Amino acid sequence: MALMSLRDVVKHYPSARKGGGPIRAIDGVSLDIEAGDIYGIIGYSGAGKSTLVRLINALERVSSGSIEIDGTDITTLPEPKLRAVRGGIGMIFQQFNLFNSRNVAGNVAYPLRVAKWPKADREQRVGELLDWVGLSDRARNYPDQLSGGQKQRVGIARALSTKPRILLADEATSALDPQTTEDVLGLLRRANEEFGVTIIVITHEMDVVKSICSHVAVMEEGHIVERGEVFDVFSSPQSPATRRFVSTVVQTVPSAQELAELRSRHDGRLVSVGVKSGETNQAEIFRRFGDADVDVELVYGGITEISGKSFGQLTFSLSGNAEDIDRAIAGVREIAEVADTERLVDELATPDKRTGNRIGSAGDHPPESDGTPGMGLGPGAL
Ligand SMILES: Nc1ncnc2c1ncn2[C@@H]1O[C@H](COP(=O)(O)OP(=O)(O)OP(=O)(O)O)[C@@H](O)[C@H]1O
Repeated sequence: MALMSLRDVVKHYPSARKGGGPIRAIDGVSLDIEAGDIYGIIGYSGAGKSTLVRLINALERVSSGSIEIDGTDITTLPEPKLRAVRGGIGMIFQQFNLFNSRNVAGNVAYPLRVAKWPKADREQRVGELLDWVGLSDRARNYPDQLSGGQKQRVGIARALSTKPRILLADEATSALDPQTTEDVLGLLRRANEEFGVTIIVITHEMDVVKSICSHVAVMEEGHIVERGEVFDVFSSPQSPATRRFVSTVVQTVPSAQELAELRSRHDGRLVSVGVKSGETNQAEIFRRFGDADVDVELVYGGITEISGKSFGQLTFSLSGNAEDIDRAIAGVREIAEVADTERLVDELATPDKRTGNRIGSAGDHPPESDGTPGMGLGPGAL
């Protein structure tokens, strides 16, 4: 049985406009999260992520549907019992939400006080956790004496203090620089491995998903449009939204500008072929193109590794008789995914229809790559 199960969850709010229909912030979400998962929930601004967080930690009630945690439907629990449920879910936030009037030790001890742990046990637990997050020497400092990364370490120690089974990380690294983000994500990974805590990562950054998540669900307009193991979703994204998210961290198809350069240098039809380690026989792809009697040239390629497995796209320029090219593509399609390169590039360049943004929220910093993805072999490299 899944540790957390959402079934047909709907949350609507009254419209801000007089006479307007309700806003369906969450519109029929079903999701199973297994114990031990690091589950990423990613979406553009307005997709419904924050609303989902408030429903999962029972700060708001669903309009319909159910949310079961460990077999208990929290949507029907009375308030006093909900407090116990909330105690089993640690939260970390984008803006850390530390008490500025309490020092580091006081912040970490706070949930233990609320849970009425005896003083000696509290002190021991705080000591253990500060040691674990590497801030033992900062116990008496106040939050405004700490860097953002240190504040988030305190946030993580506080969230783990009562030994919750679930940790909900709401845009926990969005205010941090890339190096500090890596450190904080490393700490979350360790929490998962060492304490077995199940982590739900709410984010608009695909880098975060790529770095630590085992599973991911992509949200758009209150729905989950795609979900699965991170490797599967990254290597075969099905929806345009997912393709655009994946393209922020993995450049396996050329950019619009690179495509224009490719077009100026190659007359042939451009197709991109998906390849996956253990599944695609690259030699067979070349053989099938060759058998169809077309001239084939590899003009662009990007291969990326995730979860110890690699995937990518190889872009070919195919020249010759149109019928032979169609036959060549049909042959390769039997063993791999083949897409028209121009269509893929157009799709990635299409702005998000609601926000006009290419990716992320208004005011987000631009998507950054961690420098490792793909080989991004641009035109001219091959
Ligand atoms: N309390 C509320 N009252 C009315 N509408 C709301 C309320 N909370 C959220 N919404 C609407 O629900 C939709 C989803 O909002 P939500 O904040 O959950 O999205 P999000 O994915 O978290 O976006 P962001 O990343 O910008 O925070 C939006 O259209 C939003 O305007």
